Amino acid sequence: MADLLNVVDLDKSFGKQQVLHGVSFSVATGHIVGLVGPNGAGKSTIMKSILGLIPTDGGKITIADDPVSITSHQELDQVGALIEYPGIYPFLTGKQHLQLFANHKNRQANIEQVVNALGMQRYINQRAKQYSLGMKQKLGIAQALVNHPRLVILDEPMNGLDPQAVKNLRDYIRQLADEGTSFLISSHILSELEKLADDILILDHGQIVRQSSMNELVQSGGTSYIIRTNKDTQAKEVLTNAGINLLPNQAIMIAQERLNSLDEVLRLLIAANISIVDVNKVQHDLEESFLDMVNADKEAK
Ligand SMILES: Nc1ncnc2c1ncn2[C@@H]1O[C@H](COP(=O)(O)OP(=O)(O)OP(=O)(O)O)[C@@H](O)[C@H]1O
Repeated sequence: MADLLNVVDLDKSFGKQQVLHGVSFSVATGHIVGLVGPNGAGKSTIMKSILGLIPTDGGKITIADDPVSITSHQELDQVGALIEYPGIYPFLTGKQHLQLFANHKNRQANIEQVVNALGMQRYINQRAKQYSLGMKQKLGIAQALVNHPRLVILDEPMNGLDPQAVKNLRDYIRQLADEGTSFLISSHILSELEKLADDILILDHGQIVRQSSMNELVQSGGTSYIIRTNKDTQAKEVLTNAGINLLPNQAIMIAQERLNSLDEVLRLLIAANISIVDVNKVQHDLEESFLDMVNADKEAK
């Protein structure tokens, strides 16, 4: 499928602090891409760069093959976005906000559709000053979606939403993606995007540390082996020298995806005169896998 958004070698510094280091990825038409990383990893900075809100130091961003930057943003009329906090006018109703944002074409129908999809009917005619945090968040998301843009960029959209609202939003995003809309959605919680994203980008310290399909991540990243021996330090050395990648852990820990066969590992240890005391297969949940990847990246620095 053709890529709608392309980001190539994006660099960005704030003063002396470099926060993005050669970030490259793409978002295919009709795909939902999750951008996940701990606080301060650079998620919002990537999104603001794509939206031409901040100048970048290097790299190239294109939407539908046309370049986007702080001085060139023609393509952005095909983009809907919610970055950080929604801009809300307290004395306008939710509906008046959407009327301000909605294009004239299919205006009423589009407003009605997004209000129903996000379950906002009950309070859409109330002034926004009476809205709770979650209600304001939903209004911000509705503003980003109301014109059915080709690309939607949402920064931590689930923040403050109750479980029903999260489900409504997930279902609606999936429906729009099936109709051809592309999404880039950030979160600092990987499992929040598990049921939603087709592809996942894991960002740490301004670098993409993993890029894969969600299915691949769920299937592969989740299983590892922990091996205990009578000489763990020596065993780690033997395995590392043989090119086997160990996960950062006091014990000897190997991700299943990085392993051709467990036999090979055990043979290497026995050949080095090391006794194997125990082998344990561990199923991590997605959040643990995410923390492993982020911690591995930290150790490598
Ligand atoms: N306007 C700015 N001036 C200086 N530093 C900034 C600015 N905006 C962001 N930063 C720094 O850039 C880094 C990345 O910030 P960013 O907001 O992109 O992270 P994030 O991944 O979105 O984090 P969070 O999950 O907390 O929202 C942080 O170290 C932050 O302090």
